[in-house]
Amino acid sequence: MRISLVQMDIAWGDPKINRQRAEDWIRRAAEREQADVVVLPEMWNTGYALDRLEDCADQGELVEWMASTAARYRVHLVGGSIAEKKANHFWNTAYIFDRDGKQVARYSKVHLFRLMDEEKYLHAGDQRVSFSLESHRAGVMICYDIRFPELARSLALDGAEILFVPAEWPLPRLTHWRLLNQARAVENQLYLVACNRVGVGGRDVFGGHSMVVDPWGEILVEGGEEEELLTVEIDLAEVARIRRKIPVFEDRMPDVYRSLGRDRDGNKES
Ligand SMILES: NC(=O)CCC(=O)C(=O)O
Repeated sequence: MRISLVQMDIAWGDPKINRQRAEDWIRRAAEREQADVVVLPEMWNTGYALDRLEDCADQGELVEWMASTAARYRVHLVGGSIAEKKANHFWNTAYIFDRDGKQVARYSKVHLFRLMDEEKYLHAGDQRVSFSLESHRAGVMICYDIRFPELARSLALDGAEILFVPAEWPLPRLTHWRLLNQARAVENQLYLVACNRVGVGGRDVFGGHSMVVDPWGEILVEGGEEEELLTVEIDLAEVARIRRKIPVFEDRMPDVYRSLGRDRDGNKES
């Protein structure tokens, strides 16, 4: 499976420009890189122009555009996430389409990131989402979600062999970004495909370093801090091989973990 990550810059609150940029990258990924799967970053339509969402959040048009673009270029499109307005609220939502342009998943970010004011403007999702990708199971998380090992683990327990992570992760926390992506891949023995943006948005400089990590924790490809398209071929048979070698999923002790949050005498900690 060939995967292309679109490590793009994002124009502040300007979905029209961003859509044109995204289309150029998707075309390149499909035609030049022969990608099977193309991945965009988080909130790629607007960036973090949260105080302008009333004017620029998507109301369905971009979802249709992503569907037709996936079909036109015959790629699976992990359409990063977009800022959208639905049911009178704003959401940070990932959409995924197959090669026919059929929507196969929709995931609204569960963990909102206070340091970038998300909780002031956005509604949080309350469900994890996995989907099928060419006879494999995949999951999706958005940026800050990677700090929550429980979410990645529950997706792995749902059968995910590959996790997609669209992001807008700032440069000052690059060390966390690299560590967390590798940790989620190693502990769950799956491929982690993390697509970050670059450039400046509001007060933040975004770090790039998009990457694909294999189930052994090796970084197969990693971007720099400029715009670029990263393409890599992955072999999903590796997941089963690594899981046979170190059978983490067979060795789990869920009964022990359930008692977390209790003190030594078994009383619930406040
Ligand atoms: N867009 C985000 O969720 C950013 C998360 C982040 O920067 C972090 O440190 O976590």
